[in-house]
Amino acid sequence: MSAIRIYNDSDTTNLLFGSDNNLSIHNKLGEIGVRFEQWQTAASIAPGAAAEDVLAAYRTDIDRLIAEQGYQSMDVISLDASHPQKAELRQKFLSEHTHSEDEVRFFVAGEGLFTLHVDNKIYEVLCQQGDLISVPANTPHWFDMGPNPGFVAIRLFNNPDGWVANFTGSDIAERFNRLEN
Ligand SMILES: CSCCC(=O)/C(O)=C/O
Ligand SMILES: [Fe+2]
Ligand code: NI
Repeated sequence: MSAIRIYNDSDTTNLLFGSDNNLSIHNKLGEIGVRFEQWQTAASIAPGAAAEDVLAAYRTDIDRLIAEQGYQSMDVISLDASHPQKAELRQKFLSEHTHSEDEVRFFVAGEGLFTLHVDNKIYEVLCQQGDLISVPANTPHWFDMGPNPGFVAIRLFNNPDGWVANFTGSDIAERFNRLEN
């Protein structure tokens, strides 16, 4: 089940709001300009699946998003707990960063924890299979796949170079929840 937890950025102990209802998550994130919705998924795709199989299974959805939003590139992250570089890959996204474009991610399988830092609040969003999340450009955030990752996500980019992150240098991510898996 997808879930949201909201805290003040200076108080990790006081939960301001929590829900595992998709409509509540959609509405809370909508208040800060974040798109969050559920899409149909193909049961045949599991963590570790090859990128070309994932892209082939979701060609229609991807083409629709490209036609709607004009994305210029895409890739697939597909990891299971046996991945030899799982610790390095986890670390790559664990510190607060921004992108100069919207961060559009479609969870084809598995789960991951996105944390957004907006207006002195922390929004922890547990994304699961079928969730599409789009975090606006320049929003500080981080992502935890957990010590034993299991997810497949399609990433869509507005620039031809793909993933480019600007790290804020803040250690705030160390004070909030990690994904346990
Ligand atoms: C869920 S896709 C991998 C994470 C990622 O691309 C990113 O930018 C996290 O902030
Ligand atoms: Fe990011
Ligand atoms: Ni709405």
